[in-house]
Amino acid sequence: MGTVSCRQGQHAQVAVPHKQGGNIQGPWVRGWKSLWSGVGTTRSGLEELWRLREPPCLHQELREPAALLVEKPLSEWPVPQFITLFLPEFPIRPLREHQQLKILGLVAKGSFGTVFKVLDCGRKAVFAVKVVPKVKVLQRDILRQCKEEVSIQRQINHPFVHSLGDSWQGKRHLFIMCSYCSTDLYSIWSAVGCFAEASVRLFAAELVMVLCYLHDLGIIHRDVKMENILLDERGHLKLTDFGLSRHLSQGARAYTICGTLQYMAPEVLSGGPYNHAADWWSLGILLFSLATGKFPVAAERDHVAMLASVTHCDSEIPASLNQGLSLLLHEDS
Ligand SMILES: Nc1ncnc2c1ncn2[C@@H]1O[C@H](COP(=O)(O)OP(=O)(O)OP(=O)(O)O)[C@@H](O)[C@H]1O
Repeated sequence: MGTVSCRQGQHAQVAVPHKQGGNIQGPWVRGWKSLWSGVGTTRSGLEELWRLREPPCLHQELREPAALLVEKPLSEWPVPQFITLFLPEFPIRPLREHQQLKILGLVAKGSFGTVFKVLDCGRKAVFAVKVVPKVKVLQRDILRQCKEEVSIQRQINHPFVHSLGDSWQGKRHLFIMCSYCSTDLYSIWSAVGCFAEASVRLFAAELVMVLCYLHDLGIIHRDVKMENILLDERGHLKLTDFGLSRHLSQGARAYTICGTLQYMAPEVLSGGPYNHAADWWSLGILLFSLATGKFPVAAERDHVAMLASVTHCDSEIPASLNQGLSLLLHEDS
């Protein structure tokens, strides 16, 4: 059996103020402060910036002055191992003035990194940057996974996949930059309860296309869930977070138990062997939840299996999803 690298379902992680407003306290704040002490902002300055006594909501804009997302330049030679380990996926990028990134707010704290909304002052455009402490990567033995995340995202070019903008390393952190999306499927689902059938069909069609595309490239995502599906300004889906993804060639099997518990296929939970079909199971869970407003209980697993098999039909878009597709094409024309 492979190693256990399992992410808890975020719905159960009430201690992490993931996408909710409210108090930012306790261990989360300590983590947040230590991250910032590493990126060159003093704790007291940060406390002042964020007014921790009146905690801000997530996705909330920072009040002026905005902090800069910069680390000390890396100029040593020979290059220490703490840097070479992360090459070439995370190059050393001296930040020129026009490239400076201003932090506009905190988006979310994931299990590996903290995501910030930033303004690229040079390009005058807003992006999301995931900041991952190098020490955490090494302590948790996820170096290979981190590099794979970036190389997979660099390889992908699909309208419904969140592609990589840039990646680089500072002295103590790795940075992964993407375009910024203001909301994700989980936030909307939490607010509306469940979606109308036509919307579920449309979302299903978009996700089927994405999974077929990834699987044709030999990539298994392994963490398909609402939190990892962002929405662009036109309401189209963008699959993100390739942190658990890996290349799996035709006929190969994986054994690592990983993903998010509620979405894990039975064969993943039991330690494998499993293949790309595990992503279809997660999609089945996701569609069930979007349509019903709740996660399936054990007795409803047949429905999930049915949804998974309807969506999974050898890279062809199932007829039942055609309505969603035509809606999509009509909207785009
Ligand atoms: N480009 C973006 N725009 C807006 N929000 C984003 C963006 N990228 C990530 N997020 C938000 O940040 C959250 C955490 O990001 P991500 O999943 O990449 O981090 P992680 O450390 O791998 O966490 P997780 O525990 O969710 O797997 C996402 O669930 C999403 O809500």
